[in-house]
Amino acid sequence: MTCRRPRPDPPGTPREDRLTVTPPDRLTLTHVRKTYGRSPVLADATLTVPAGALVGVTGENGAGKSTLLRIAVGQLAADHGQVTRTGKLGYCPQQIHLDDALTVEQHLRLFRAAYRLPDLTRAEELLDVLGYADSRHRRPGRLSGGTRQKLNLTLALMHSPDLLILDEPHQGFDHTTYERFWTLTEQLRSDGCAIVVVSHLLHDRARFDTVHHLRHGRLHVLSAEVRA
Ligand SMILES: Nc1ncnc2c1ncn2[C@@H]1O[C@H](COP(=O)(O)OP(=O)(O)OP(=O)(O)O)[C@@H](O)[C@H]1O
Repeated sequence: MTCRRPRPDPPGTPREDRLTVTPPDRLTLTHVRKTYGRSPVLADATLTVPAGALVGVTGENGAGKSTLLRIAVGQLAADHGQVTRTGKLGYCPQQIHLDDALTVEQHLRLFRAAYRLPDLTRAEELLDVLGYADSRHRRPGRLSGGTRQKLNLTLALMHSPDLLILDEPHQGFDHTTYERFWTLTEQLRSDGCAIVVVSHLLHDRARFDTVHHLRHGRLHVLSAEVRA
């Protein structure tokens, strides 16, 4: 794992020698606006995600969550505002883009080359953790929706990103896989990865450090009472 949470001062460090460790921001969106044709979607969206933070984004269907994430990863240009990212990016889009000419293993090899990884050690671990190693020689068209989503997630995680952007990443997961997904996410967060997850699930809300509700093109932080 390459991303590490900045280390706090060791116990006993004299006050005058202490360093104040503030995690670096991995993602900032500032006053972002986006309109499709004449339909405004994002009016003034601002979000900061530091290293080691797990941030949730909610909102009704069509509120603009995927648009926000696509702008965050650089897939779509904002009409106005600023986006900054630091570190290696992992992105799991809502729409799964897989090539049916390739098997699961061939997808991993292709992404290994794209990410310039020395080997597939991490990808193999993810295959095991997500419980689909027996599908490695199958093509996406022959996989269940949940297993396709496991591959989608593996491709976003296999290079140990510093910033992870996940658009409804647990769609179609059975309960065991859903719990494994959250264990994996917790491990990544404790290693200092900054993570943004779009989720509609009310029971996910307690898992996040902060939850931002996208409404009328703006992000509103949900209070602890609303999240409980
Ligand atoms: N490429 C596009 N061209 C025109 N309109 C678009 C485009 N992409 C999205 N929209 C519209 O922008 C609005 C926001 O879409 P978006 O997919 O960002 O919402 P969402 O919050 O992710 O929705 P959902 O919860 O259903 O996934 C919707 O009204 C959608 O129809």
